Amino acid sequence: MASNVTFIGAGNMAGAIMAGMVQSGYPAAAITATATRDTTLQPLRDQLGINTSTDNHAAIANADVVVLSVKPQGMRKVCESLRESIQGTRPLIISVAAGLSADTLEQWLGGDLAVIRCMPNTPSLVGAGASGLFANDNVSDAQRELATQLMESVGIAAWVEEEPLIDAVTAISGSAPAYFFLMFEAMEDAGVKLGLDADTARRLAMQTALGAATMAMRSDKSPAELKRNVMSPGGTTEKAVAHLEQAGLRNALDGAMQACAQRAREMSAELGKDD
Ligand SMILES: NC(=O)C1=CN([C@@H]2O[C@H](COP(=O)(O)OP(=O)(O)OC[C@H]3O[C@@H](n4cnc5c(N)ncnc54)[C@H](O)[C@@H]3O)[C@@H](O)[C@H]2O)C=CC1
Ligand SMILES: O=C(O)[C@@H]1CCC=N1
Repeated sequence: MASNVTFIGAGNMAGAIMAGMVQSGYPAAAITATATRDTTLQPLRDQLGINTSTDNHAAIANADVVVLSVKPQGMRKVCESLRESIQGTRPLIISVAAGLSADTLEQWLGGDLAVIRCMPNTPSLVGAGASGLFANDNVSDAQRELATQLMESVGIAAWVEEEPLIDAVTAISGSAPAYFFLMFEAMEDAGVKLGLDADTARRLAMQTALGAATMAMRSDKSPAELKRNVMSPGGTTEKAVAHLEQAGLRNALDGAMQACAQRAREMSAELGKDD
């Protein structure tokens, strides 16, 4: 029988994971989601057929897994309010929050709990998510396996054995869909400047990204080699790639990912401190 999974905080990220789970065949009856207002929950009931509640305590009563998916800034209040119920039933805790350590979450929830930190991304919505996972010492092998199954139902999952690497995962996949969406915006604008209509420019840019990613994932060749294969000597791509290199694309991505991981560390210091 499928494990009962309750999502506390049915926003963008939890909504994407739940939709991906249902599409992949996870029984909707085993999924429960909560939010502060029922207006947030109604579309999830209507579209996914999952259980919903505005009562966090009632929603976790039969949960094998509790996924904490509120904003990091609201997490302490939510954890402390759930402490008694969680200590009573001791479900596996999975947090998707950026910048909140497993120790901090465990402490807010009353201690001695199996806590997994998961850094997913929103393409989980379409079964193409990329998640990183870290387990504290209380997590059993069976619970690791369960978390792997849940996240692999919506994409790929990679375990890290050092918790700070979750910040690196945030930089390379958690936040990273936004880098590509930014590229789509920029490519569409540039395509329009070159005379294409906006819709055609957008569709061609997105399909090209999908094609490049699919091809790279299926190929034995490195991205560098695949890139060279597009670059005919003296041709058009050579000019475009040289421009991207001169304009500092590598440096820009390096800086963006460093800034992302740094912000996760800052959030950890800001939100995790005792006061
Ligand atoms: N959006 C993204 O791409 C990603 C987000 N995350 C993490 O996911 C978490 C949620 O982010 P989003 O989904 O973007 O935020 P969001 O604002 O869309 O969702 C948060 C949800 O929590 C609900 N909520 C707030 N207080 C609550 C309470 N006391 N009880 C029950 N529900 C409550 C809100 O109604 C809202 O629906 C964050 O911790 C973030 O770090 C992680 C990876 C990617
Ligand atoms: O921007 C954020 O803080 C969250 C975490 C990763 C993606 N969105």
